[in-house]
Amino acid sequence: MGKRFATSSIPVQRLEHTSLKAAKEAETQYTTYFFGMSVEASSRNSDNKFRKKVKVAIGKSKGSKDDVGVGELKEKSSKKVQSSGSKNGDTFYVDMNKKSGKVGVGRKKNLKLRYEDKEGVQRKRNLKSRNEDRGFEAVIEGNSGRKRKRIYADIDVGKERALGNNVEIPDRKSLSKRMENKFRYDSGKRKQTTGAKSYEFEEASRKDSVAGGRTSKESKLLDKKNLRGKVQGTNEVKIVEDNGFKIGMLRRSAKNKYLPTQKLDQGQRKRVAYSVEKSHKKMFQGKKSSASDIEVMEDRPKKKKKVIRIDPHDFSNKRLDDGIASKDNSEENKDSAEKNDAEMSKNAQFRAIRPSPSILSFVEDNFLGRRRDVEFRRAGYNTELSAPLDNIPFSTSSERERIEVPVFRNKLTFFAAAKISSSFPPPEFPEIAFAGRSNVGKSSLLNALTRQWGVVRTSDKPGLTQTINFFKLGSKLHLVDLPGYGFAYAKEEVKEEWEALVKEYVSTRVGLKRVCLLVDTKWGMKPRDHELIDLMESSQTKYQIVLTKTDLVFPIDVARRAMQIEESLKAKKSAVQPVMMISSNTGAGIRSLRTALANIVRQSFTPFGEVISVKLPAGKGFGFVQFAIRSNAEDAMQRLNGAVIGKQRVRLSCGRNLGNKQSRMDANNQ
Ligand SMILES: Nc1nc2c(ncn2[C@@H]2O[C@H](COP(=O)(O)OP(=O)(O)OP(=O)(O)O)[C@@H](O)[C@H]2O)c(=O)[nH]1
Ligand SMILES: [Mg+2]
Repeated sequence: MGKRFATSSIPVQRLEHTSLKAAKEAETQYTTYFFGMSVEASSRNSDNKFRKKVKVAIGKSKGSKDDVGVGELKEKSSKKVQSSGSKNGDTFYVDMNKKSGKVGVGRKKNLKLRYEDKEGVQRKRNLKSRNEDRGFEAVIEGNSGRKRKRIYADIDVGKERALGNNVEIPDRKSLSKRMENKFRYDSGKRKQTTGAKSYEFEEASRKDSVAGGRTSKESKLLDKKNLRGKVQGTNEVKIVEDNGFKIGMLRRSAKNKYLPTQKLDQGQRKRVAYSVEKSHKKMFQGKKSSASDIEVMEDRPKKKKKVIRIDPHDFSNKRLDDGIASKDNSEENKDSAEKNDAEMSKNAQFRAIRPSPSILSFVEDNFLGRRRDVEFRRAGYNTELSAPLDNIPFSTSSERERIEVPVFRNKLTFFAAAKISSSFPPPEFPEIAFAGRSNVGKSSLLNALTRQWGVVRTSDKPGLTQTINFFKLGSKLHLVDLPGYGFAYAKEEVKEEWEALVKEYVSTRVGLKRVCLLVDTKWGMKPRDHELIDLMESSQTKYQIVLTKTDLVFPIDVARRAMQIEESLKAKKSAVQPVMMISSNTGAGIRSLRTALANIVRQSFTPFGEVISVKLPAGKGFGFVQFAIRSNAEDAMQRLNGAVIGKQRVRLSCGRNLGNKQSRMDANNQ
């Protein structure tokens, strides 16, 4: 998640500048501080007229633990920003740089503002701020004549800045956008676009901009309103940089001269006082060069209109159910779509896939696909943890006891690594191997399945796992982490060796019950995956496709990918359906995969008939196998008694479940 804080600002109080010298320079006496994600300072003249507006971003600076990015501020602002304080940085002073107009604010605890009041008395204000989950909160204390103000960062800026008369000032951003665009509008009809080569600023008296009799807030509001209404609706755009040095009048030069408007009276025109500059920096640059009051603005390149092409096949931004809803519609177009199939790009073909309802419901039930944090939270996930969560908040390795499939509760221990086939350990237990391209998430999946993070090493650098690593899952299963093939930070010949080793392993290994072939959901199957599939087909190794990193694509695309792969594997004999979908990151789908893999253990019994359940409690020397038909159980007993499963010789005896007992009792009673 990026920054959690939305921009918020509120006029808090006016403070006099610390540096008198600089204050003189800038003829500034009062500063209004706005707190929130960004800090704004609006300098006002002694007559309390709006002069200039400064915006300083305060956010989480990169790599900083603090919520208020003092480092960032220091960097951005010039030396004149004063900050001092104890080493742990609890106390920092806030000051304003007169030249850049920037405000320095530091640390999250007890921010202090130093200032002089009107009488020249040195004063301090404490600003308390703390970061909450929802955003940045600032509390201004000791505000004379005012109550404490709390600012929550997620409050809409536009609303926050509503001024008198119950009229809201438009959002700052949209306002500046409008300012940017205003040159393109002409005569309120918006027929002509700019085309103006240059703009002139004419010097004018600052007094002109004063809206007589109005409070500064009102006039500020009016200014903005005028800006919205009049600027767009008249031929003349008057730009006033009302900083006490100059007021500029913008004119269209040469051919397309703006004509003075008839609609605006003199006073109104003068009140169209706002900066054209998008960045405040530029505004101050303008101020610096105020000696030459005529400024020529550079040509602005015409912005090209963005043409949004709507792909009829693309509904990736839509919700999953939209996809289902559009199914009927899409069927009408099916024939024509099929005709165009050949011409369609791979991408379009992918987007044309209509996943089956079972896949769609699997995606929904398992919470697969990229989702908003809030959705995860509502579903009981803890999004703060990078580890798999399986719907259980705050899961840690110690919580593996909560794993619903007993076999995966066992301790995962590394016991062998092999670079050559001769060093493979003897096949004691049934083995499940994890194969796939480099960086697809094989090692991460092992951790996620067993909830034992760190047992298997993972890395974002492809090619971390370079040997076949064998892990024991208690005394039940072997989990085998294979080196990835394809792209990896390794020499070609080394990679070829790995690939040969993997191929040898999957095609010859005794006791290998299943290969989970991991495929990145985003990219799908690649030629090397097909190569391995062909090999496993020829060696009759059972394999199952597992789509990984589903958290990185839209739910609908997860479903499409699964559908695509299921279709392509229909004819394959050794492929185990269905395609599984997981995210080791969020834990989505891991539970289903555990269940699917646990079923491998029961495979020893399936030749005798339909198995309803297999229970192999961890740490106990026995388990239960429930058959659908009693004769199957008896058959299994006869034939399997004394056989070796895994490393152990099994003894089987017949048991009855409660249901059977009850029905017998009922039968006897009758
Ligand atoms: N977003 C996301 N990232 C994942 C997921 N699973 C793994 N990753 C990341 O993908 C990167 C590679 O993961 P590994 O488990 O080391 O991949 P690998 O397949 O073992 O890679 P090699 O050992 O190089 O073959 C790591 O940075 C993981 O954090 C997932 O489900 N979602
Ligand atoms: Mg690995």
